[in-house]
Amino acid sequence: MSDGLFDLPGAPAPARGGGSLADADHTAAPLAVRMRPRSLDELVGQQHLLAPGSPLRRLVEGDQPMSLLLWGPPGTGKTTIAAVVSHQTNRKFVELSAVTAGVKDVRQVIDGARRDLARPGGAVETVLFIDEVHRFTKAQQDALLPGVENRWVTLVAATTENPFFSVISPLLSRSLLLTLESLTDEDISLLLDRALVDERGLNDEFELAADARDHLLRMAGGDARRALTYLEAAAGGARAKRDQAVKYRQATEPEPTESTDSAEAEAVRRAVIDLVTLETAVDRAAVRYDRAGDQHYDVASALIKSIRGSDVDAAMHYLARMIEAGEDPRFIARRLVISASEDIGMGDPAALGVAVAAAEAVQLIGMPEARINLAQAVVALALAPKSNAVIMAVDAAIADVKAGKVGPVPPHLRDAHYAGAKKIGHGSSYQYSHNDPRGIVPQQYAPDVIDGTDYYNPTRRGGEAAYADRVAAIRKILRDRA
Ligand SMILES: Nc1ncnc2c1ncn2[C@@H]1O[C@H](COP(=O)(O)OP(=O)(O)OP(=O)(O)O)[C@@H](O)[C@H]1O
Repeated sequence: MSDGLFDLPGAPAPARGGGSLADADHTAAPLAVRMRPRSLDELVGQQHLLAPGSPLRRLVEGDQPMSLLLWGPPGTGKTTIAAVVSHQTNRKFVELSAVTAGVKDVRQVIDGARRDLARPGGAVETVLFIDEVHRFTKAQQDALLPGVENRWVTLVAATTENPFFSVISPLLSRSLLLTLESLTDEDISLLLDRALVDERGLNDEFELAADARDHLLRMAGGDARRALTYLEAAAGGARAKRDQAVKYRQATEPEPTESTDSAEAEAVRRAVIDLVTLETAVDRAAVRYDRAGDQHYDVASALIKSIRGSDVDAAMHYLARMIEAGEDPRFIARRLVISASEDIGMGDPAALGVAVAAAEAVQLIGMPEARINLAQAVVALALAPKSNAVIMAVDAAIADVKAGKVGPVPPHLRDAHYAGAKKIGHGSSYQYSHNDPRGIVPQQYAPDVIDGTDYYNPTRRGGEAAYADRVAAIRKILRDRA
């Protein structure tokens, strides 16, 4: 590993302990960082990426330099893979977080990497790791392209969001996309065992009770960093409890007997992490996580559920939490746009316009001002009449299509614009709606197999009541085909 890690002037500090394997040597580093795998063989799960001869192996073995795009849930090994690539190929590791870095930082790293390639003493190659690349704007992502195209850096970009929506296509097409999967309970359990005994970790000083382990696995939800952070917090709690107990015993029994002595020696050697200790410690650790934004899916879900529940105050609270946690405002806006159709829909069709406008305002204005646009959308959505009739309609129709209910398009609706179409009956008996004074003619539009099926079942809430009356009247005319 080179000495020059993070030595760029003004380079932003690595987030959450950073991806450098050198960090892992500090005993003060968090447990998750100390336990970071040093080679691909220490990686658990992700077996689909690790077969001999796989692109990732070839990259690490150094014979296939290429940029990587790693897509997967938090705490599944994206930073770890970047660090292993740099470590095993003796490349310098530079990390930028897309949350705090800008175009200037990207250019600075790329310029530094070019200089390093031309070092008189021998070229030093650079792995540039960009965490949360989806939070870069298009312009910021563009700034990465020259470095990638000219191979001045090996870019490893990580994202928790679908890169087909969040990463610019020139970057997508120039990188190898690897998808990481959530870790299973068995994977996480293995990592816990390793961390409990390993010298880099808890060095066999703790015992994890079975019920505490089960609870830990449930709370980790496939995120290794979360599991190890909670384990570390619980170990701290168990150590404090044990020390207190020893002190108390020493104070009340100044002359230890042989049996208390050996029991104490064992207790001192290995403190037990039980369920109560874990739960107390995790309450505190969870608050820290929240601030770091790692609970963002839970809080985002609570925001949407509060909007659905029309609790405008709770919704405002969760919005504030997301903003304070440094959540990407575009992520918040996208959630609001979905909610506008999923939960309000035809209850107030204008809600979709409000949400899309807020999303555009976020792009135009940026934070902190865009918080006001987001807040307006949250209020409008929370107070709007609620209907899920739209999502129910489309999902029911998709379920039928998937079940094979498709059937041919009725001949009178088929394309009549090409030569010979009329001859085979296409469009011949088609009736033009505008010729009817009602603007609607009794005519079949759906294929036979679903003709007469009501997919859209309006509620009578808010503006949808008028649509409910209208759809009933329309269906009556359409189906009166005597
Ligand atoms: N597949 C894995 N095998 C072994 N340890 C892992 C794995 N994934 C994560 N870890 C452990 O969890 C810690 C955090 O993982 P890492 O930083 O690689 O996650 P990440 O996918 O980059 O997460 P994020 O998206 O939150 O940045 C690592 O330091 C390591 O201790």
